[in-house]
Amino acid sequence: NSATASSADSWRKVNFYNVYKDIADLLEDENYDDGSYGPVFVRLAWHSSGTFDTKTKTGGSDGATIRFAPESGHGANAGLDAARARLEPLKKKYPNISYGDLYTLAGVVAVQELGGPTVRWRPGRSDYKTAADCTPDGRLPDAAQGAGHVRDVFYRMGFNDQEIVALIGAHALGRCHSTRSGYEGPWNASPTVFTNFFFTELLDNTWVPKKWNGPFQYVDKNSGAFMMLPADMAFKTDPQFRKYVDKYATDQDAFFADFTKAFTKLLELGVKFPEDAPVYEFKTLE
Ligand code: HEM
Ligand SMILES: N=C(N)c1ccsc1
Repeated sequence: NSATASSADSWRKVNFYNVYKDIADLLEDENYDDGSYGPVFVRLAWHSSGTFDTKTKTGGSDGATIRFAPESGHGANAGLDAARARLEPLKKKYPNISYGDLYTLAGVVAVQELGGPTVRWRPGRSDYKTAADCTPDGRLPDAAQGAGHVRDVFYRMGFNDQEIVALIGAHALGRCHSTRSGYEGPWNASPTVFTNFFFTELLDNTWVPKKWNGPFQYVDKNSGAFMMLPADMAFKTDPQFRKYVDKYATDQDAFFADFTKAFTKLLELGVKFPEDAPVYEFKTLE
C-alpha cells in the first residue's frame, strides 16, 4: 500500500475517465479464473462497502480499511489480495486517487464492462482511516446460513428485501474457490457476463447437495458442473425474497434498474461526500 495518503480534496486532481479506461484495461487476463478480473473486482468493491453499520456509522468504503490487516485477513476477504494487487499500479499512476475511490470504481467498471447497467459513482472517499479503523470480523454475510442471517446483515447496512435480492444478482458473475471461501465451482456457463441468470438458474435448475468433503453446497442435478451456496438457496425458499427473484428472473431490465440503484447505495454507505462531488455516469467502452 503506497504511503501517499490522498488528501481529502485530492480527488479534484484526478481524471476519472482515464482511471475508468485503465481499470477496464486490467479486466481481461486469460490466465486468471474464467478470463476476467471483473468478478473479483465486484467482490472487492462490495466487501469494502458491506461492513457498514447504520447504528454505529462504522465501516463502509470510506478509507478502504479492507487493505489493512486484520480486515484484509478476515475469512470472507480471502482472495481479494489478488484484486488489490491488480489495482495497485493505478494507485501509483494516480497518486491523488484514494483507495476507497479506486476499489469502488473498479466494481463499477467491472459491472459495466461485463454487460451490466450503467452505475452512478461519486468520488470523495478519503484514505485517512488506519488499521485502527478496521471493522470487526463477522460484518459480512456467512454463506452457510439462511434468510434470517442474510436479513440481519443487510438490514444492518440499511437495505430492504427488494434491494437485497437485487444485489445478490451479482452472483451471476464469477465463481467460488475452494482455496478462498472453501466452496467450489463456477456457477454457470457464462460467469463473466452480467445478466439475470442467477435468478433464472436458481429457479430453473434442480439443486442437490454436492457429494464431497468440502463445505455443504449445492450442485445442479443435470450437469453437476454448477453450484449454489446455502445462502443462495434462501432466495428461492424465502417467500419475501422469492417475490423479487421471480420478478428479476422474468424481467432483466427490472433487475438492471434495481441493481444499479442498490449497488450505488452500497458503494456509498457511510461516505460523507463533498457537496460538489460530481455524479459520474461513465460510458461503457465494450
Ligand atoms: C447473502 C449474501 C452473500 C453471500 C453469503 C456471499 C458469499 C459469497 C461466496 C462464499 C463467494 C465465493 C468466494 C470465493 O471463494 O472466491 C462469493 C463470490 C462472489 N460474490 Fe458473493 N456473497 C453474497 C452477496 C454478494 C453481493 C451483494 C455481491 C455484489 C453486489 C456479491 C458478489 C460476488 C461476486 C462477484 C463473486 C465472485 C467472485 C470471484 O469470482 O472471485 N456477493 N460470494
Ligand atoms: N451461486 C452463485 N451463482 C455464485 C456464488 C458465488 S459466485 C457465484
